[in-house]
Amino acid sequence: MEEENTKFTKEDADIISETVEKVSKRTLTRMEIIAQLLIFLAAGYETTATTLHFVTYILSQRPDVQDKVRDEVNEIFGDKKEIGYDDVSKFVYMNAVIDETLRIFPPATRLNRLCQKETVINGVKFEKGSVFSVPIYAIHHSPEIYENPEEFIPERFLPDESDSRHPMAFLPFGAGPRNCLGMRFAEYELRVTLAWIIKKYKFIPADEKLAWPLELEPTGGLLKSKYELKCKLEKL
Ligand code: HEM
Repeated sequence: MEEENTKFTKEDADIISETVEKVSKRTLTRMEIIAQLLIFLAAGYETTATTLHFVTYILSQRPDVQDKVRDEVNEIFGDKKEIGYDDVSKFVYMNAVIDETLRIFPPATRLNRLCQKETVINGVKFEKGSVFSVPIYAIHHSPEIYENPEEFIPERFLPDESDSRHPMAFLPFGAGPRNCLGMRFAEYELRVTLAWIIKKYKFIPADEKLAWPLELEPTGGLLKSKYELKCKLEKL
């Protein structure tokens, strides 16, 4: 396609094009830039929004957890008008709440890997071209790894407990060289957004009560609740 070979000119070069040019001495074509931006939108929007959706619902159902998150936010945030990366990196309990949410509700429930060359693992031979499916949801809900896996227990992700767990026991962002490109951005975005909202509003349960564990949609795409997750907001 002619469009694919169109080089971005200096005038309309954006941040992605400029960065690639500096690093690789080559510019991206317009099509490549559009493809990258579409991937960012597709991979980055719904995943983060769904996670925030689950977190706010859980906080409305668990005022004890909500109060602890708010106390931590107020302690770190204080009266500041802005919240920066340094502030966000101080959150400990909020991190645990977000991680426990991503454990119970990982937006991507599985991921695949293609075997690039014949490989032997523990005496088992895998041919080139074999497809491996990593069952993220099943790992996150395994009672052998997480005691009472259906219970929401953020303390599992406080540093001491979390550090003693196998690194592959928690895979919401995948693993290895092709793990989620937007992981750090998503982590930051989730924490900053939650900090701003929880500082100003209280999450209250909506009138309808859903059974826990929540019923989920059997979907090939991202994990979703079968029923709308509602909560009310009260200004503090
Ligand atoms: C809570 C939010 C998010 C979750 C749970 C999530 C999860 C994932 C997972 C499981 C993968 C596959 C990783 C693997 O195969 O090992 C992935 C890949 C990817 N994600 Fe995310 N993601 C999130 C947010 C974002 C955001 C905000 C962006 C971009 C702004 C993004 C961009 C990408 C891209 C580009 C890939 C493909 C990486 C590659 O193939 O090399 N993600 N994500």
